[in-house]
Amino acid sequence: MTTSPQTDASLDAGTVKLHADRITVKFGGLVAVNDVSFTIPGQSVVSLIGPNGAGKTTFFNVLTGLYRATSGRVVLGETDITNLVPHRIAALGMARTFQNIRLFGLMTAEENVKVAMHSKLHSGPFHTIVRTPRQRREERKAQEMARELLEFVGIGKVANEYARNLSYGDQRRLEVARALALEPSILLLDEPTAGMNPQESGRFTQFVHRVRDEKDLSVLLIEHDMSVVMQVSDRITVLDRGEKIAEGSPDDIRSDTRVIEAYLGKSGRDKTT
Ligand SMILES: Nc1ncnc2c1ncn2[C@@H]1O[C@H](COP(=O)(O)OP(=O)(O)OP(=O)(O)O)[C@@H](O)[C@H]1O
Repeated sequence: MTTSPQTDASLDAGTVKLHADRITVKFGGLVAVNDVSFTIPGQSVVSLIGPNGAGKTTFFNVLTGLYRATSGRVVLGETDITNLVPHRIAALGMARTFQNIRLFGLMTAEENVKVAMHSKLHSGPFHTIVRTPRQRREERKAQEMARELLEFVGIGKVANEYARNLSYGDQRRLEVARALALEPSILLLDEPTAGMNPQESGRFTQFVHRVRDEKDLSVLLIEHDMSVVMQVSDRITVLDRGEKIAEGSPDDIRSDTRVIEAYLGKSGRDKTT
């Protein structure tokens, strides 16, 4: 297992998991995303960065079906998901976490994961009400899987704690466990280190690499912390005022004049190191 970012060569060799083609999003007269194309290769960590208002969240919301693109197309694997609703897209293998943690505070960590698994279970209402052997089997399996996922994200010990009583870092991990319960091929993380201290952010970087490698999936991040972005990413896409201004490895982005000028600014040079 490796926890270091992959090389560009291995990215090129991987299959493309998601392809967004010429996405434009307009809100009235405002062009929030302007003709942006983008791919997510298999088993990779891709970050979307840019200054406030650059269009990152809008683009992210188009990928997950929360917003409709004014024009353009999104293909997940082989399926055109451009006009699908979020839960259909999630079922097809794209799971996400939110900028503001969205857990059920008065459910235990384990219950939070089991709720997410619900869409993967097959028992209908009849089996649930009558509690048939099939339903009991599924419930046992869900419990086992939930435990495994909580162990995987490193919070197995707090499986029976109410979500609202968990530390901030553990709540973030629980959100990831819940997203992984959907067995996604792509995991989207919206500002996952917001509110974390530098130690927690450092551990999070290693954790994201472990998720990529051990769950064999791709991760798309919106992240403001440049040191996290530079360490965690195999590839970075930079948006500015709705347009893609650069794309490449962390080293490419660090030295890209347009990025330095348009996004990082003079003081930003320090932030990328
Ligand atoms: N629902 C909406 N209705 C109208 N305008 C919107 C809407 N969502 C976003 N915008 C506008 O679109 C532009 C892009 O916003 P967006 O939130 O996508 O940027 P961002 O890069 O995610 O910014 P931040 O880093 O501050 O979250 C902004 O000018 C914003 O005001």
